[in-house]
Amino acid sequence: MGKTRVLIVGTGGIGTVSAFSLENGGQAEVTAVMRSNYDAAVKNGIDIDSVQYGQIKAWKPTAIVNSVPDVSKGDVAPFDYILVTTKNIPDVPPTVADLIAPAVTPGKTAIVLSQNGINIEKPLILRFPTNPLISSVAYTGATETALAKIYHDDDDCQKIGAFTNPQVPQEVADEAAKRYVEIYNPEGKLDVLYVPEVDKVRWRKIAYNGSMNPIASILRMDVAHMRMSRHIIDDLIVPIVLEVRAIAAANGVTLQDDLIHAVTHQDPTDTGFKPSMCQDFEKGNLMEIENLVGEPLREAEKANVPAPTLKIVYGIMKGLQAKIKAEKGIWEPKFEPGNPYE
Ligand SMILES: NC(=O)C1=CN([C@@H]2O[C@H](COP(=O)(O)OP(=O)(O)OC[C@H]3O[C@@H](n4cnc5c(N)ncnc54)[C@H](OP(=O)(O)O)[C@@H]3O)[C@@H](O)[C@H]2O)C=CC1
Ligand SMILES: CC(C)(CO)C(=O)C(=O)O
Repeated sequence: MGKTRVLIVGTGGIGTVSAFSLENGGQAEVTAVMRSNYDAAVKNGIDIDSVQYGQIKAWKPTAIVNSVPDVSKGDVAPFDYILVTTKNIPDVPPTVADLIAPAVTPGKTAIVLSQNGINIEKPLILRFPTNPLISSVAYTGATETALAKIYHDDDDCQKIGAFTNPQVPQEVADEAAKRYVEIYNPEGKLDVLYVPEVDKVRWRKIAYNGSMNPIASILRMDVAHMRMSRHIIDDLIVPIVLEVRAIAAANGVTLQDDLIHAVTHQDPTDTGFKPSMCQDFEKGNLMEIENLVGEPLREAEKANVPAPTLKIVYGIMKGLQAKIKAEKGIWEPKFEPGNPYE
């Protein structure tokens, strides 16, 4: 049997650690799509300073490419899996669906979304109705500190299971998710596990990412400092966690009683850890606000669940994102037709 063909789209922090873990397992051959780090990786390879794998120097996956391969042309073999590890920013093109479309073989390629947020699978269900969709909820810590230089500071940890894609039989999707875990973690040494109830895990994680990520970004503060202020935790973080818990309940997902403690005590207090959204904000990058804050809020509104804190935080995040878009020249600050505040 040949190796399983995996295309990784978005080879930054999480994508690089996944590329390395997959190739290290010996059962996958990875084609990594790289963008700003492409030249550096092709010339000098990728350096990974890893808490788990040690100092990896000048590493290269099986193939490095600078655009998503078009499998319809027939000169590239189809991919068994596409792992998406871009930041998910649907408010700025290309969307994930548009980005990966050339490499998706209908009815064959399983698409693994290793991205934060809820409802990230929704646009892909519409676009790829015959492909298994897989949810990877990642707790891995990894950052690209310079081009093709990765700092991997928390062990690779993922909970993986199938999303529901109505036209794909659930057993086919489940099997694709189990097989992905097998090739990723063939010796069972990694904390990368198949979890049938992965939707619950994703909701639980959004309690952290929907609260800590935007509040740290607004305050430009690390989590330890936030925890030193009871106002920040009691008046901002805990209300959002409770709102997310109620929204999850309205979606049929019960989150355990330890949720508040888990969110408020997740990170060590001696490292100055800042959630990924805050790191993006400080770098002047666009932020993943729609699936981390916007979608929980929209689910609240659909289910008539009060979510006043999320609503205020979403408004502030939209304002911050608009400023970043203006700075990048992708949003022209002008009154749209129909704006009543002109
Ligand atoms: N980092 C972490 O520790 C954790 C991250 N996550 C989640 O994992 C996902 C990935 O995060 P992370 O690894 O930090 O992100 P990074 O910003 O480190 O990496 C994203 C990569 O995707 C590339 N990319 C983005 N858009 C495109 C495009 N259109 N075409 C080609 N390449 C593209 C970026 O290229 P370029 O640099 O050129 O923009 C970059 O290399 C996110 O959803 C995040 O929330 C979850 C848990 C922990
Ligand atoms: C907290 C972390 C690193 C996952 O555990 C994360 O999801 C983020 O920073 O967005």
